[in-house]
Amino acid sequence: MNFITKLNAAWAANDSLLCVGLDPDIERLPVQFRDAPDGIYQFCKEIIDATAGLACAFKPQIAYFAALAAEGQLERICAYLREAYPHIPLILDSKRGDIGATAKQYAREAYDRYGADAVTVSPYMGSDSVEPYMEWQDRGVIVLCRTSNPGGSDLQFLQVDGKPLYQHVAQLVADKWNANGQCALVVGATFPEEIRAVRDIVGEMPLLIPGIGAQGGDIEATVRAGRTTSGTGMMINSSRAILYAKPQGGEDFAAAARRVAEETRQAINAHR
Ligand SMILES: O=c1ccn([C@@H]2O[C@H](COP(=O)(O)O)[C@@H](O)[C@H]2O)c(=O)[nH]1
Repeated sequence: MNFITKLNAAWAANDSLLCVGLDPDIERLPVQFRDAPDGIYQFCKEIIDATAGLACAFKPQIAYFAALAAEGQLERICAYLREAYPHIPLILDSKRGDIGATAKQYAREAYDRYGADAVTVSPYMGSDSVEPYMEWQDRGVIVLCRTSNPGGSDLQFLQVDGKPLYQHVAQLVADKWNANGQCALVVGATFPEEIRAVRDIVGEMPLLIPGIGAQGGDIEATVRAGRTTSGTGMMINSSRAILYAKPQGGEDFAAAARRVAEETRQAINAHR
């Protein structure tokens, strides 16, 4: 099953547009995981098990693993996701971008080493830097377009031929790079007007939308701007707000994560 088909099935199966981000910051993990040799794996596994029924995708961010030389634990997490929850897309967030020969190695890393269904890539180096990913025709290529951070405006808002650069990226992906129907775009929930502009350019193409939760993006405005005619079209990511949810009453960290994931899924669904 290719990435887009799998995503469509996951949206329907879990009635969810919520992507659960796996950003395990060692300093914020519950104390029992911090010194354990496979503590990152164990923490993520508990989060995955607690939220799998509520998610349309999981998105590990590679930096949290690479910084601690914990790629082996990321491999185990990806293997666990593929085995236990094969119907939920696995998105590797690595935002790579390089010349074609090197990009091919990054594609192998994402798709072969980690077995990801999709990977985030930077468009900055142009077509030949993205083409190697397309060789894996059943996998997704998620291109940075209008990122959620304030500094994204430095370049993405530059006016080029009368429109902002991020709109050129959206147009290029829709018109050329998506020939095989395997592309998606990253657009931040912190910029709903730009989500709407991108949606108008790309039709039904899926959008990966980080920026709700810890970054404060408005869920209602995001969903209204980004939904497709079928009320889907989005993977709305939340990482820290779920991973480090404050337990209430007798809850443990995983129950708290599940509660916040469920609240977030419901808040999204209220506006589809
Ligand atoms: O524009 C972008 C692109 C990627 N991200 C990534 O998404 C998550 C957001 O985490 P939160 O804790 O929910 O803020 C993180 O992995 C980022 O690297 C993004 O935030 N914005």
